[in-house]
Amino acid sequence: MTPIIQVRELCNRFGDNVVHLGLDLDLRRREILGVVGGSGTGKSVLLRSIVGLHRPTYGQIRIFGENLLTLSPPERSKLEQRFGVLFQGGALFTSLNLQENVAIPLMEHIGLPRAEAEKLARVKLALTGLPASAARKYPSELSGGMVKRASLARALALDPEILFLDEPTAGLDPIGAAAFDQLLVTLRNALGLTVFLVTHDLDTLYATCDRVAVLSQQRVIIADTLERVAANPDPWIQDYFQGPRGRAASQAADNDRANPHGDGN
Ligand SMILES: Nc1ncnc2c1ncn2[C@@H]1O[C@H](COP(=O)(O)OP(=O)(O)OP(=O)(O)O)[C@@H](O)[C@H]1O
Repeated sequence: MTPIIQVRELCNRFGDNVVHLGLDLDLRRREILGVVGGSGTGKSVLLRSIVGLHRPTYGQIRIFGENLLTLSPPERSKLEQRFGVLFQGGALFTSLNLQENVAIPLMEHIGLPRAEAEKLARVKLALTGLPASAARKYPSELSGGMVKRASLARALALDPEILFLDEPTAGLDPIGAAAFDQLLVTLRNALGLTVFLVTHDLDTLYATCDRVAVLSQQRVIIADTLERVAANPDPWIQDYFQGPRGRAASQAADNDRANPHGDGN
């Protein structure tokens, strides 16, 4: 099956800083792909290149078979409606309540009148597990986990086929992070989403990802199942997956598989 996203020979350079050089990556339909790598290896730049917020120095990026870098502005805007992005920090407008925040893309991109857009926004907020009472609250009145859910609702506003997430569980407590991981898997299964997930969170990788891509040495050194990636002899991979946190996350995932309902039996 043709990958939904194909990145080929990507190069990104900022002055003397070569972040990507000959980077290749595929994203397959309906998978959750985790993207990991040391700090500064270019995970966010890769995400920004794919969603069109950063113009690469060189390379090809195909999304749904279309070459992102050669599309006209109207074609590109149409394509952009087929993916949703959740940035680090959520990036909600603090002066708008949640339903107004989620209604914005519905009014701007598909021209829904405000009342209709806010009604649909409330459905999207409910989809991410927020109570109806949250719709009229402002971001400052909510916990970090609720803000993440609201940001996810906004990313889902236009019924995207691909969801891009940059560190979605950063700043959440472990229980909030685990609930968010669960929500992500549920939404992927229910909506058939394809997910590109940049994360440092090993628990999230084990709980959600079908495949993991590792950025190192300016490219993707491996993109495969967690088991195969964790067994790769690369020193950074070994430090990351076989260090104390990696082993704890792997053990927790094994326990979850053995006892999926966590009822202690
Ligand atoms: N607009 C920019 N101008 C100059 N350099 C940039 C720009 N954006 C990113 N960089 C550089 O590109 C490199 C990769 O940055 P990026 O934010 O993608 O890393 P990352 O892997 O996401 O890191 P982290 O895990 O710490 O978030 C860094 O060295 C960063 O300083």
